[in-house]
Amino acid sequence: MPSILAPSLLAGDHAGLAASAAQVAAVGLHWLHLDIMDGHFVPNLSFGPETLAALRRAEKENARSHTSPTSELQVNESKTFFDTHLMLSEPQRYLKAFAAAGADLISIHIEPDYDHASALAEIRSLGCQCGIVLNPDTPAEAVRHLLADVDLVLVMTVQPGFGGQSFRPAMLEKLKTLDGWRRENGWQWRLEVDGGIGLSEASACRAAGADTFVAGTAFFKAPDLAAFARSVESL
Ligand SMILES: O=C(CO)[C@@H](O)[C@H](O)COP(=O)(O)O
Repeated sequence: MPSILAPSLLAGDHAGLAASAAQVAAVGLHWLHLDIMDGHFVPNLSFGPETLAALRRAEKENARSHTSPTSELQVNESKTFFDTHLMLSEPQRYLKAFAAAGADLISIHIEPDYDHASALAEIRSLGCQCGIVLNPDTPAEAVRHLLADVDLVLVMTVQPGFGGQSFRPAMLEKLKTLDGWRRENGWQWRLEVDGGIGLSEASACRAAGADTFVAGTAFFKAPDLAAFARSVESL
């Protein structure tokens, strides 16, 4: 599976999120990672469905201003894949809102107590791909029963809530376990990592089975965004 870099908008400019998202698209990246926090499941707040909808509108405007007035096809082709990570205690309450706002993939955490299988099925029924997320202290076994019915598994390589933390190398074993199960069962989901990911961390995670890399700080603070993107996507 080819490597994908999904820059985390959390590390972008919060006074100009659309401009930060445009920087991602401008270097040829197709995925954008959107961290949604509720101040309860994680001790921080970020943004909500209104922000995704506004980003979609800005993206369309941007595409229109760069194409001929009649070329709706090109406008649609320029659509960024919104990789939406819900760090919420009750994600099932917000699935419709995020799907309607333009999410392409919605990932939900295994740790809170709700019906995970129903929530994943609802995400699919809303026309989105679905993902399941594990915190660093959550073992791979906790999501084993859901792995036949997901499009992505996200392994948090830091405690969620804040950007700029250090990668936890102990997560490499969890990646190997999940990748082993994926191979044994012929599953096709992507294996994503998030937290403290720079080029060397992405490379170590790739060797352990990951194929999708969320990078906030390392992407937005890179001296050359395009070079960083190329390096990660050629792993
Ligand atoms: O989900 C989260 C934080 O909760 C992440 O997506 C971070 O935003 C990644 O930021 P860096 O560690 O790359 O700075």
